[in-house]
Amino acid sequence: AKPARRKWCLDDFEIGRPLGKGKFGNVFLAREKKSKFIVALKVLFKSQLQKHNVEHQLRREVEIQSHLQHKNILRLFGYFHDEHRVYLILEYAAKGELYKILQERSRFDERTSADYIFQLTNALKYCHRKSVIHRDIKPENLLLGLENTLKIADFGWAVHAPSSRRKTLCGTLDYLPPEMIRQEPHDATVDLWSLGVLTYEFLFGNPPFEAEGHTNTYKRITSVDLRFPEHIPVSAEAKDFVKKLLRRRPSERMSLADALQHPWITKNVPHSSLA
Ligand SMILES: CS(=O)(=O)NCc1cccc(-c2cn3c(Cl)cnc3c(Nc3ccc(N4CCOCC4)cc3)n2)c1
Repeated sequence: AKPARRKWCLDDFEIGRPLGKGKFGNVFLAREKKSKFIVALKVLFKSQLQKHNVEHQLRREVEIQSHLQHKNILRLFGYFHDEHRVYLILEYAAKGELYKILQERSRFDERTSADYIFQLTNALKYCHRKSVIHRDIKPENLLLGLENTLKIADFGWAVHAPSSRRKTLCGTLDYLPPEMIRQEPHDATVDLWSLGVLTYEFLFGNPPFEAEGHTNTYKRITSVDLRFPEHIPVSAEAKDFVKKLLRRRPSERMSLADALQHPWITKNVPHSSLA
């Protein structure tokens, strides 16, 4: 039988440099003393979690992410807490946040974009097979491991499909499909929409429906006001890939299986058809 998950405590780890600051706490490089295994230790303050009433969301994130095992999903090895803090023991992603790299390079070339989207599509296919929808696919939630391995992190908004769960529209609307903005029941096809938004952002450097303020972004999303800047040279296949995902009607969005077979992927990702 599976060894009972052992009880972890802070004394099991040597804490290294801070990796980054989050809304509810910080992430540190850490090493488990006995095995010398390197991890990322995400420290969350209970006071902050209570203040924002997100304890249930964190419990769901831990429950979901600890059961997912896929090379493109950041592993959650365990968790523990003390009087004031909750600690998540996470896989260390050696190349950091993808959105920082996107910011530095302003946009990715087609092969790089297709490679990341191929990896993400495989991870989403795995999630959907387990009836998990992520609902918050965006560059800020993607990390990069060695060999440019993309890792979906932060399952804070993941739920078991289908769902009509409220998503307090804090933060950017840019990645939300029309049905979620309208707070209608939604299913795994919301991740197909976000995959299209992300593909566009990798290729053009900003999300497709970006506008001043929520109301204008809202209007552009619900009317699928999709435009491709003329001055950025992007192949017809890439645009076709995006157009097939950014469909207002969820049932008309290209499936993950079709995405993996799309010419933009098969032409730009060697060995993609072997997967
Ligand atoms: C809400 S939050 O607290 O989770 N987000 C804030 C934040 C901000 C920044 C980073 C990281 C971060 C998280 N990581 C996790 Cl989780 C696993 N590995 C990393 C991880 N790994 C990592 C690896 C390398 C680097 N370097 C690479 C060389 O250039 C300087 C940065 C940074 C982070 N980083 C997190």
